Amino acid sequence: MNVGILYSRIRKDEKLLLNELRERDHEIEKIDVRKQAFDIGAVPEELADLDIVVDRCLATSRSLYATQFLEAYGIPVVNSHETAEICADKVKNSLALEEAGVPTPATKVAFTKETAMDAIESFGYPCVLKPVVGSWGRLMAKIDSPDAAEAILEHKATLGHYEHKVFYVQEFVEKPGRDIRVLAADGEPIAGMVRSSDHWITNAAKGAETDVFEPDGEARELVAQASDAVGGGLLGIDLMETADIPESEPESGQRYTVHEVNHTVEFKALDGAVDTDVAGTVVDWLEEKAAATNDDLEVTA
Ligand SMILES: Nc1ncnc2c1ncn2[C@@H]1O[C@H](COP(=O)(O)OP(=O)(O)OP(=O)(O)O)[C@@H](O)[C@H]1O
Repeated sequence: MNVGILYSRIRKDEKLLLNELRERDHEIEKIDVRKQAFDIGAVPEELADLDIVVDRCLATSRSLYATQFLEAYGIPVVNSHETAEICADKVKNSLALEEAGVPTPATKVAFTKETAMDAIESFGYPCVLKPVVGSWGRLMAKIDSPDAAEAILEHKATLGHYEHKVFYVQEFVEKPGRDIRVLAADGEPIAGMVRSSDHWITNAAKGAETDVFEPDGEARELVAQASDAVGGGLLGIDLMETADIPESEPESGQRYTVHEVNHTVEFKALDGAVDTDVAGTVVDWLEEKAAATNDDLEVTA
């Protein structure tokens, strides 16, 4: 297949992917998003013959626009623009999970300091305040007291970029010192890991330890549902374990809550944590995807 890799920096993740594609003799077009202009009316020559493009952009804004252009050109792209749009924004992400009936932490969104304070008080302490756009746990706050809440809201309202004036307030989940990342392709788990730390932000904490996570039946079901909820694709699905088994359904066995689905997922940490050949399985999926999309195109023609 002729595969485009849309990127701005070749990290270890992209290297793993490129090595695997080269080993299988696929043709590769590396598209540096910083050097490429996208014409609204004509497909750029270097993109015209691609069977599929993998979006590996670091910056969300570029990812969102570039996927839109590729779809307008009729070039299959993973992940799709729809998926990117939902996953890039924590509000859209939470709404999609809730709407699909996937257990997700209770969350409220407010647009002023006063209503944000009300939301915080309704959850009680501690609770969590997150930026609506961002990753690696940056600028997330665990709020332990009304004084801390006031100070953080004041800082955000006064000094923050406009995105920080959308206050995303979430219940604090009493997880067992770890969270779970499952890499999945269209809802089918490729590999999973737990990330443990003494810090409450377990995914990005310095010195966080990783170990293999084998999804059980319930986790597999939630991963499939969460993937569908955001439109599918190659996704990093983040779960936390929760002791909350609903009183009304003591037999339901609910043990997980899905706090987020990520669309330009890093897999180098997973590759190191599990025995599965992560890049190999991703490329298997890409090959299937490219073949299926090209069959569809032929049928349509
Ligand atoms: N509501 C919560 N209660 C308790 N811990 C939480 C909560 N939300 C997030 N965390 C912890 O913080 C970590 C980062 O949260 P989250 O994934 O929302 O941030 P992020 O910046 O989007 O990270 P990523 O780079 O994985 O996308 C989680 O992995 C988890 O350990």
